[in-house]
Amino acid sequence: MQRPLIIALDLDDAAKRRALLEQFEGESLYVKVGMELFYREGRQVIQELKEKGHQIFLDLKLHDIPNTVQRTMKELASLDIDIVNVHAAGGKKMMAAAREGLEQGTKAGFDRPFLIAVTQLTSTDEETMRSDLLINRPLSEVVQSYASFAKESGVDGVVCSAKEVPLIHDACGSSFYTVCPGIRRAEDAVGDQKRVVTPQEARELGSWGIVVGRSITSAAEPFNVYQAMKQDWEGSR
Ligand SMILES: O=c1ccn([C@@H]2O[C@H](COP(=O)(O)O)[C@@H](O)[C@H]2O)c(=O)[nH]1
Repeated sequence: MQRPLIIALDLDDAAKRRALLEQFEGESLYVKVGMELFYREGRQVIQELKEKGHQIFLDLKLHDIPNTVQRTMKELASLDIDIVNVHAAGGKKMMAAAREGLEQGTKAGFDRPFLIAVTQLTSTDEETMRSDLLINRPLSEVVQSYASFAKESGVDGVVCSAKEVPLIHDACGSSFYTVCPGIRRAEDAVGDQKRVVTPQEARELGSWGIVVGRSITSAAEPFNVYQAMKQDWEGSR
């Protein structure tokens, strides 16, 4: 599969979401359904997006006791989604339970959605780790260790900053998926993101996929920005 540029559909309402996607008519996209969209529009939005031919990363970042995560993943597996995720901070038993739930819920003859784990949010930096999370280890070391724990637990890949992809490949191998938000062009506002790179840097660092929200969704001409970022992301490969 072509390494995807995944558009985060973080928009205020269904009308704005549909208006944005109309500008991409005829394009088969990879889209991210995050908490705000799923909690507002529910399971129907998955069906609507699939009928338009889009692939879906359902970004609900589950983090709960293993039993609850297993049962929830079993439910989510009945949706027609391609990627789903948990927080690695939930621990190895929770991640293994997520995988088990997905396997239990995937119908015979269908592909199990990929399971990925968030290492450290891209809005986190070393200072936040120390002061808010009370983690006194280098961020890159924590991300690399969480990626190893995810792999040991049967998870297919991680959400991380592209900055950490080489370290993750060292620990987990280059076929372990790395899905990277925190993507900006040089001219874009960074906002709440802390570990940020351009699409070209993400490619050069070896990311499997990138997630782009506001740079596209808040642009005056979203389709043009998407095309430009996709070109930087794909380069000449
Ligand atoms: O570590 C993480 C995990 C998830 N996200 C999500 O990606 C998008 C990024 O949006 P931008 O507007 O491009 O900043 C957003 O939906 C986040 O929930 C992340 O940013 N970092």
